[in-house]
Amino acid sequence: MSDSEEEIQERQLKIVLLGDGASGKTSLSTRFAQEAFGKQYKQTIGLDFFLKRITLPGNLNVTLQVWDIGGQTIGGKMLDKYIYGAQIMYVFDIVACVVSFELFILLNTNMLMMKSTSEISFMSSVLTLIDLEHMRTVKMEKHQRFCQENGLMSQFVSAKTGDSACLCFQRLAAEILGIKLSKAEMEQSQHVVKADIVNYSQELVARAVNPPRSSMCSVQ
Ligand SMILES: Nc1nc2c(ncn2[C@@H]2O[C@H](COP(=O)(O)OP(=O)(O)OP(=O)(O)O)[C@@H](O)[C@H]2O)c(=O)[nH]1
Repeated sequence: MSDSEEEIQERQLKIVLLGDGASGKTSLSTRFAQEAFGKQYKQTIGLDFFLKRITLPGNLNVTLQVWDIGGQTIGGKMLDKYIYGAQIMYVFDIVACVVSFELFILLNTNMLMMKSTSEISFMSSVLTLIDLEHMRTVKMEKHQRFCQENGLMSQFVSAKTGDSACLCFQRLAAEILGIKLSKAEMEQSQHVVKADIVNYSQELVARAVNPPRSSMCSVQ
């Protein structure tokens, strides 16, 4: 049987993104499903859905149903309905992560109580906004340790640059379905990160070439 004649299998997975408000859930979902990014923050009221089909090794087509739960909805009564039968991806951002870790503990306690009835799995945690390195309040190692302690897959992403945004869903889907991705397969789904081109005005260039005399006084 040739490759093209191989049987194509279809699966569907429900992935729920949970995290603090403005931690980057919608941006990550949009980057993954629509390959787009918006700088403007628009709070998610309730929840949003995204659908994307990916192909995993072994000719396996997987449709990912991504449920983007608004940060304000986490304490709400509907949460147990939303997370029913889902794989949970926790979303923290490197800027406000310290606060979010506390949120996680609270969430985890609530969700463990729901777990017996809701058939949910805690699979993965992503640290978002990694392009904002200069504003970081948490070390990568702290997130990795946190994930190890809680049995979660640790991933670092940026919806802005696209860095690892698709890969984090691909890795999660593979893990859920018990598929091991090779290094080459992971690299293939890795987005090429492009840096912004800064368009310095002529004036700035001129100032750099002929810097103005310093007007600073020094008292000796
Ligand atoms: N620099 C940078 N900004 C990001 C990134 N991801 C999200 N943002 C910005 O962070 C803000 C919040 O992002 P959202 O994706 O709306 O956050 P959210 O978690 O969905 O927020 P809620 O709807 O309140 O739950 C927006 O202004 C985004 O443009 C990123 O990777 N890098």
